[in-house]
This record gives sequence, C-alpha cells and structure tokens, in this order.
Amino acid sequence: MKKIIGKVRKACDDYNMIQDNDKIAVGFSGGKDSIALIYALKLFQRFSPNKFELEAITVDPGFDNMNLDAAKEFLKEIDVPYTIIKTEISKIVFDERKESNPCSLCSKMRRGALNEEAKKRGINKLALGHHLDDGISTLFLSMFYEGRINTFKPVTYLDRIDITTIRPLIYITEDIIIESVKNNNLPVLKSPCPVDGKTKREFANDIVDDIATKVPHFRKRMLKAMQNKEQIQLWFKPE
Ligand SMILES: Nc1ncnc2c1ncn2[C@@H]1O[C@H](COP(=O)(O)OP(=O)(O)OP(=O)(O)O)[C@@H](O)[C@H]1O
Repeated sequence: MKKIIGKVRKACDDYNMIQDNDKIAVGFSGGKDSIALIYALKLFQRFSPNKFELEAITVDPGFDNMNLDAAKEFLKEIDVPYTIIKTEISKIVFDERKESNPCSLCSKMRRGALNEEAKKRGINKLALGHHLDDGISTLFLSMFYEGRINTFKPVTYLDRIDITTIRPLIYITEDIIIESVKNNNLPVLKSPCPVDGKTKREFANDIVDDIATKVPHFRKRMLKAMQNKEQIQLWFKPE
C-alpha cells in the first residue's frame, strides 16, 4: 500500500486534487480499484497536509448476485461511513430497454445516481478509481471509436452540480492495484455485471497489455505523452 499512497500523494499534489476541509466521497463499486482507493485515501488522511473527510457511496444497480456484506464490514472496520443507493438500473438497461450497448447507459445512470446522492450529502469531491491503464485504454478507445484524441481528466469540475471529480489513482498501474489488494486482503466483490469481461474496454485493455509486453516502459511513456503539452504534432489543417 505504501507504493500506492506515495503515488496518490503525488497525483494529489500535481493536480491540486484535495484542499482543506474537503468532503470527499469515493464512488465504490465493490471492485478492486475503488476499494484500493478508499483504503489508500483512508491511510493518506492521517498525514495529508490538507484535512479532509472521507466516505463511500455505492450505487447498487440491482443485480441479484451483488452481496456487499464484506464491503460493509470492511468499511466499518476502517471507520469510513458508507451509503448504498438501491436502484433499478439493471432492470431498465437489460430487461426493459434491452440495450445493445448497455455500458454507456448503465454508466450514465450510475454516474447520475452517484452525483445526486453526493450532492444530497454535502459532498464537494467525488473520487473515482480510474488508474493509469484506464487512462491509456480510454485514450485508445476515443481514437478507435470516436476519431478524437481524448481521455478523462485527473480533475473535472461539474458546474451543473458544483462537485469536482478527482481520480487519485492516475499514476498507478493495474498490476500494482491487484498486488496491493491481495497483500492487504481487501474484500473485492466479483463484478455482478452480465457483460463484465466482454466489453470494448476489455478489448482496449488487452491491446495495452499486449503492447506493454513488447515496448519497454510503455505505460510510463504513455503517461508522459498524456502530460506533454508542448510536443504535439498532428495533422491540423491550416485555419
Ligand atoms: N456502482 C458503483 N457505485 C459507485 N461508484 C462506482 C460504481 N461503479 C463504478 N464506480 C466508480 O467509477 C469508477 C470507474 O468505474 P468502472 O465501471 O470503470 O470500474 P472499474 O474500473 O472496474 O473499477 P472498480 O475496480 O472500482 O470496479 C470506479 O472505480 C468507481 O470509483
């Protein structure tokens, strides 16, 4: 966890993610990334120069096989207040709308429910568990499927609801998260989603993994490229 906390601290410093008196809620799916994020932020809270409150919120999409008992127990143990919002997202997305691309609507509805609950609870920062591999695969997906060079930002201000989204795991690769979750015995919920493992995201993740076996320091270089404001050379047409 030390490695993760150090990089969380660096990301928070580099992008001014946390200020004094912030009320931060972690969007907690039950998965490895968000549980690692909660644990890292809880440990970071002890020595962070900026004092902040921390809680966790889960949007329960309504899958039959989603059991959050172990997560509840863990969050109680580490003293992080926890809210679960029951929704009918899975029924709407899979049974009623029978979406051919369920991820997009599901994620929109989840984000909406999460933002709404955060607002209700007086939260001003919403922390999400996206890590470096997610940043790279999002960049690839946007090029492959949208024809633009784009990935999520480390910090995004949502002016409609006056909440800032932060992503403190952006400097951490997935393998470090997997190792840390295992070493610390964090209770990870297996994804209850029926399309888990079969999405475009997994396709992009596989490409990232494949390139990383062939290109030395691939993820580090991609991070550098994503942070590099100066050396961009593309095919812009003259104005
Ligand atoms: N049901 C949910 N309730 C609350 N927050 C969520 C939920 N699902 C996802 N999130 C938040 O959005 C982030 C990105 O979601 P995504 O579905 O891509 O999950 P992921 O990359 O598999 O991460 P995790 O391992 O935390 O599930 C998660 O890390 C988490 O912070």
